[in-house]
Amino acid sequence: MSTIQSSISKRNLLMMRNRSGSQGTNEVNLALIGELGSGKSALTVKYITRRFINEYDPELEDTYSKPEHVDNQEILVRIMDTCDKEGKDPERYLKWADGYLVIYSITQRSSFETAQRYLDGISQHLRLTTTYDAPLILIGNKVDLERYRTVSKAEGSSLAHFYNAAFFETSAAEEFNSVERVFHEAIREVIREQERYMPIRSLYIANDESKSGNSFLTHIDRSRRLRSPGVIHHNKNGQSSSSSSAGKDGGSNSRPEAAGNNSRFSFLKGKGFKGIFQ
Ligand SMILES: Nc1nc2c(ncn2[C@@H]2O[C@H](COP(=O)(O)OP(=O)(O)OP(=O)(O)O)[C@@H](O)[C@H]2O)c(=O)[nH]1
Repeated sequence: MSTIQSSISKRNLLMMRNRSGSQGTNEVNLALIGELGSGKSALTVKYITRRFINEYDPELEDTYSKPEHVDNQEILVRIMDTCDKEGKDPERYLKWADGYLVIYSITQRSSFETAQRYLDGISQHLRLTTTYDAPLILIGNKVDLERYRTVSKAEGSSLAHFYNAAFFETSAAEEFNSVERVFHEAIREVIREQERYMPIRSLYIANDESKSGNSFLTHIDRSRRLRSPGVIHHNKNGQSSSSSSAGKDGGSNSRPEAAGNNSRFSFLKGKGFKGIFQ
């Protein structure tokens, strides 16, 4: 088996372990990722307890679980409120999560830029390691602070579109329902993708067991996530344009390997993740 195939198998095993709980309940793991102070903990606590708490230990990284009922399905939701800092390996959540909620604050431009780097890195990670196209959800938080807004809704929406992510604006300080709606949409996205992925996984396993040598995986479209690897430039009106930094082909299907980048995790050391995944 090639390196990519064996990493997919490993991921499949992790996924199978995560898929259903002891009583057949679906399980969904969501990682909240974003710059310090963007509101990851506030959103997590709001969703779990319905309360807004002003101060959290910024060093704290924890995983919470909550039994949920979404679209007539019983689901056990696990939420990892991540805290990236030097020396911490992002694989702890990259491998664990079924869906990634990338948070920025609409009042803090740097958090929006950080969100873009996260979207970029996670997308590349997914393309290189798995056929499961884990949903990305971009969340602009702190909309209660509209008067301090520095990131327009159009910019958020266009960034999300670029990475094929769902997009929401919300506030951990406002009513519970709007926060709950975002989490429910994230859960739905994950369940949809899990359902889409299941037949692919079965076919892959069947193919692997037969050891036919004709890998079904070569036919899987792994290019869905990134429309075009590159940098998005935003103008003051919130419109965006992209400049590709990909290899020679430079097109939407170009993969990082094709650009001479053969390590699965080399993007963690790359420009995009400086100051985040170090
Ligand atoms: N007004 C307002 N304040 C918020 C909101 N979300 C978070 N905050 C505040 O912003 C600050 C940072 O929020 P946290 O939830 O700790 O942010 P974080 O992303 O978890 O930050 P780290 O734990 O440092 O990674 C806290 O003072 C929160 O009370 C929001 O929606 N509206």
